[in-house]
Amino acid sequence: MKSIPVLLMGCGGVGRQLLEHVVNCRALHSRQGVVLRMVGVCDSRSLLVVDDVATKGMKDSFLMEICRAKSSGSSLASLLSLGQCQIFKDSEMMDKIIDIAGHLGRSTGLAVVDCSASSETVSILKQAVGLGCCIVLANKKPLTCGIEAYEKLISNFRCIRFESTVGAGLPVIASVNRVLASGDPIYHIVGSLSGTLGYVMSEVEAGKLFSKVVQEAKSLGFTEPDPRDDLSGMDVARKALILARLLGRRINLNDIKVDSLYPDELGPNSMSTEDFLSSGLSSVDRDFQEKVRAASLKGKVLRYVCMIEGSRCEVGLQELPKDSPLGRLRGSDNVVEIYSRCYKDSPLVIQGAGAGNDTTAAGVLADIIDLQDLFQ
Ligand SMILES: NC(=O)C1=CN([C@@H]2O[C@H](COP(=O)(O)OP(=O)(O)OC[C@H]3O[C@@H](n4cnc5c(N)ncnc54)[C@H](OP(=O)(O)O)[C@@H]3O)[C@@H](O)[C@H]2O)C=CC1
Ligand SMILES: N[C@@H](CC=O)C(=O)O
Repeated sequence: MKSIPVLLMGCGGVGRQLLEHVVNCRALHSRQGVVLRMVGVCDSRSLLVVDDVATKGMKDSFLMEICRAKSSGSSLASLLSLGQCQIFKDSEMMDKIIDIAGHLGRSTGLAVVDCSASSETVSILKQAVGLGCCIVLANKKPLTCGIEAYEKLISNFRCIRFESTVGAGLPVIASVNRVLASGDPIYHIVGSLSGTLGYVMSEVEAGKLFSKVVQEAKSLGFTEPDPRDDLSGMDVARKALILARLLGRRINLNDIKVDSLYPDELGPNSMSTEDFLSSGLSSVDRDFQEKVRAASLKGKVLRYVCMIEGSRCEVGLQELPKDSPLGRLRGSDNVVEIYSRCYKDSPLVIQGAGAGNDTTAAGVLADIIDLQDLFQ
């Protein structure tokens, strides 16, 4: 039986769902000859680690306790009384992760999985790569900071997976990689890559208020922790950057043209996420309803579109025919069209659920399992 030691960073919506999938897939993985050994789990404040990372893993009952504690708002520290783990807090936490990465990276191997929404994990991930670990990301931020950090993270391409960063569980990254690996040059990618914005557009078209559907998208697990990351277009811009960099473009986030759906005065420098959701957001309702109505009078719908072509990389709101591939999208579905030499007149199209904890965590789990040949 192959054993994959895993250290999880982030146990919010996606991280907890990943732990549940790991537990629920035990029998399946066992039939496939692979077992995931959870050696550590951390959130923004503390890290729980098994007492012997070389041989032990957290019991499934303990993983479920982590999910229960975190979804009820309790801290990881509250689980220490269950006696299965050691705890490391704040600055000790980073040092301990690096210590484990150093210990396991060159022996059993270790998959460091980033289900946080933080840019602070990039330093741990870079060091983990240097220490011979594999990394799996749902978090887009490490891949969308400076180009040097990106190049370090992908420097051992066999050891990194990041399928869930674009299109959640949809096989977008895998498809782009396969097309490129076959020598087929990709000329153009166009798509609707935000589950949140897709949901918002189609629900506002159906007559609901913008502010209400943004709240709904948040409670359905589609949005980023701060929904302004979605509404500003930055989350789509990060996805566009990940795709553009895969195509070999050495560009940065600020090279991408981005349209925001809310004015600057509602931004993170002016108000908290809570104030934005409870009062700021509703001030956009009228303006947005007007845009949707104006498009509808022309027989069109609004879609937030990502476009990569040559040196151009843009994301923004467009009025599109209702019966176009993007116009027909409903709810949180994403669609990506890839145009290359082989897929010239008829593009390679990937479509389906593009956000949500379940599908995202499933994508992360599939990525971890995909690394199994690198483990003993
Ligand atoms: N939801 C979706 O549909 C999709 C999400 N993703 C990505 O998945 C990631 C997770 O999203 P989601 O679960 O909704 O986010 P949440 O906000 O629910 O959870 C984030 C978790 O990360 C933890 N965290 C924050 N900073 C750090 C840090 N420095 N080190 C370790 N852990 C940290 C938080 O800790 P604490 O609990 O202490 O706050 C929390 O447990 C995001 O990057 C998102 O973009 C990708 C594709 C789709
Ligand atoms: N907030 C994102 C989640 C997936 O990346 C979205 O809405 O698409």
